[in-house]
Amino acid sequence: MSFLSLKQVSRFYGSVAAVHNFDLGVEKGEFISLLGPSGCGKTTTLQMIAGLVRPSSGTIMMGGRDITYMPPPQRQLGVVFQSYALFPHMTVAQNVSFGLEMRKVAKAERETRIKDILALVHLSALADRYPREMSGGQRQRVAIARALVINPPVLLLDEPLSNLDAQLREEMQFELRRIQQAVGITTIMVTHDQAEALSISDRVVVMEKGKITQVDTPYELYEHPRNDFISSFVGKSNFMPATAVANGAGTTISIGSTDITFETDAKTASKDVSVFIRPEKLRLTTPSNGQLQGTVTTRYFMGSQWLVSAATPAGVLAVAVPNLGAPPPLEGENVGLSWQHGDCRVLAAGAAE
Ligand SMILES: Nc1ncnc2c1ncn2[C@@H]1O[C@H](COP(=O)(O)OP(=O)(O)OP(=O)(O)O)[C@@H](O)[C@H]1O
Repeated sequence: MSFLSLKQVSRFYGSVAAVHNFDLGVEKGEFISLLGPSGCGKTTTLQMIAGLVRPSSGTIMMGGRDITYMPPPQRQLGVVFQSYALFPHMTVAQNVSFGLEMRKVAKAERETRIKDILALVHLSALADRYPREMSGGQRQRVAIARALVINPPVLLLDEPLSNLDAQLREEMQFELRRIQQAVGITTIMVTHDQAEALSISDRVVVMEKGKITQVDTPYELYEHPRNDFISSFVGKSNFMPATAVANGAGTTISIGSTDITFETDAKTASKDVSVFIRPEKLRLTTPSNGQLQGTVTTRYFMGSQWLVSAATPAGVLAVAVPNLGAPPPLEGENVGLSWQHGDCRVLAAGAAE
């Protein structure tokens, strides 16, 4: 049995289901991200785990106990919000100490735990500073230290990095993962940033309109998205309209109005499909017959790679070209586009495979 499990958990506001029949088992020490567009029910799910919102139905279990309606203080969870919510009139050490004092932890033990946790988040030198004297990243570290110092069974993070600028945000993602792994704490993070979810989670829960659409490792989610919503939400992707015709062992795919066909062993019940392929899996070549061809429309230099768009009979396709020396063809030039058939996914448009 999982350490934390949600079974058929729903939350209705009037007739609107903010979360509907949510089923998830989280193992001890796992880092799970809840990912999805605004309004998909991520925060409501987190708040039900925290005890701040009552489920309309379903069960939440933690460590073998039913906590569905347990008041938040009894759950003893660590929670970090995007606003940090530090006490402005208290120093870093006092902010971190607060939860221990509330729990009547003896002074000597308090001091040891504060020292250890500040060392873990690399803030030992700033123990006597006030929040206003610190950067956003440092304040976020204090919020994490304050949540962890009580040794909670689960850490809940609600968009913890969204107030940080892009570079600091990326740095803090890896810091968060380092700290989580050092403590080995079961963690659930809400985010709408797919890059953040992919880079630091063990598994990602993708949500859409209150429901789970896929739960997978970051790699599986990126490589094998179950439908076109997920493939376009997680990373960049190209879709080519196509038709699928069963041919015994496999399927023949014909791309749009082109004469490009290929065989795949993917099974699909649908005749009208989308061929989905990531930009980094497409190659630009010298055009040749029997190949999809197009004209370069834009070319952006991104540092580690070029992002090239090519107008083809199957639509405008994005191609990521690694910056390995020679720049890609110029705007207006004709190109061929090639790919390994194994890198394509054949999806019934708008539906799970
Ligand atoms: N207290 C409430 N009363 C009525 N409707 C609510 C309430 N809280 C949330 N909702 C609705 O429930 C749905 C899910 O909201 P929720 O905040 O969980 O989404 P979210 O995925 O966290 O979105 P965001 O990324 O914008 O924070 C939304 O349609 C929202 O309007």
